[in-house]
Amino acid sequence: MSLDLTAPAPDAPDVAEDGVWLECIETGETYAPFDEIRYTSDGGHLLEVKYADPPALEDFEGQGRGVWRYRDALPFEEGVSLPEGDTPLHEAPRLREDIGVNTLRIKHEGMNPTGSFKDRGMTVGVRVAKELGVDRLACASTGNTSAALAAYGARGGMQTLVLLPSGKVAAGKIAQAALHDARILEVDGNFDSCLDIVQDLAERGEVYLLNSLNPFRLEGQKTIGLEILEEFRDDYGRFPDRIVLPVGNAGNTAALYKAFRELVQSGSLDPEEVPKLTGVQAEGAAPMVEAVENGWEDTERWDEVETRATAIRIGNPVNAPKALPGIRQTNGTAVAVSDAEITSAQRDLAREGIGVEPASAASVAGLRKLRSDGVVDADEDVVCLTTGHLLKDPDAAFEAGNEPEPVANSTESVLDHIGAE
Ligand SMILES: Cc1ncc(COP(=O)(O)O)c(C=O)c1O
Ligand SMILES: N[C@@H](CCOP(=O)(O)O)C(=O)O
Repeated sequence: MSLDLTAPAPDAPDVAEDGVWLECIETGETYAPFDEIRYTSDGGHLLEVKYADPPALEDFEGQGRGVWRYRDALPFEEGVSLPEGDTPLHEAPRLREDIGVNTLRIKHEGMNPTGSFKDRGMTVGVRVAKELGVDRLACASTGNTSAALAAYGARGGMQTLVLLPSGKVAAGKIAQAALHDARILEVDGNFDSCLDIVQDLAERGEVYLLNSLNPFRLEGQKTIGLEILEEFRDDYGRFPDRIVLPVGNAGNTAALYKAFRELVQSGSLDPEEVPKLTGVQAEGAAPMVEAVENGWEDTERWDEVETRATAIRIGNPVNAPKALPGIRQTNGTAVAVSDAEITSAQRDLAREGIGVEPASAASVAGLRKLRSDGVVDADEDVVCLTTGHLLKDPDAAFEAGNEPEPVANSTESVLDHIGAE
């Protein structure tokens, strides 16, 4: 099957353009990449972008920094860029010691131009939209996708329409979409029903859909995995044993797995060296965890979802059929954490100087839980992905952090207040 970790590089079909084509993950049917607008196969299954000759890790050397360093693994040489990628791989020594693993690095995707990993997908997705000649871009969003779409759409000179679950999107994200000139529709429903509507609009030809159902988005997000492997190998001379990441619509899990499969195809990564993909969800929105625990091939939709980590308040992860094989074939796992555990991990990261929004902290909360349950071993080298910046959700930061203390307007009062001698 095409999603096997050890599947060989495919031969280019007749429909390929410059060695690139779209392929159905279930049936292997192939489609020309840019002849028509297409998000799924004729049978309604997920599509992947395929390359006749995936590059090796060594091929990226000397190619600059950021997402477009990896242009040989992308459908274009350059995109609509702000620019994005090249995010820090922080050390977190106190957390590492406290959780008890050999190595802990934090890949902070909150340091992208709009403050989340979505920028990596949009630089490619908006470039494809230009190729297809569309003018109205749209997405459903728990916030970050809409912020990124609005910014990259503005950069590309295109109209943007975003559908948000009313009352469930953090303030910073709505502010971004508003200022970057998106038309914002607040829907009386959850993220999954917003996505249903955007899919309907896209099928009617009203908008070009730029959620992660769009296979080109995931090409950009694939570069997270490539950056982690390059940076980790440069620092330690080996690859990490495990990558722990928050899971919502499961796009990143699918994208990282695709990055690793392509490196295996190129011969630059041994299947044994592929990091274990380990997904973390909030207890109130954990259909992927349920599917992993039950050995299912797809998730069952959760109609009721709730968590303070609003970015991952998702009950119907559209990329599950791509992401579940990724978790299984890399010997990874998935775990659910409580909102209290997420908040505590957000504080832990902040005390290492790393400011993240709640969903991002789920990765660290999940690692802590899996380590204390003995699923993660003490000798493991682990990278946790933190997906969005602290300022995305100021309310959550206020709740998790210290209370401001009122004090009178004099040095004496301040000295008195802080208990100075
Ligand atoms: C901050 C943040 N973290 C994690 C996720 C989940 O990522 P994915 O949908 O790729 O699983 C999202 C959005 O879905 C997000 O906005
Ligand atoms: N957290 C996401 C949810 C949508 O995910 P997508 O990757 O499918 O666009 C958001 O920020 O909206």
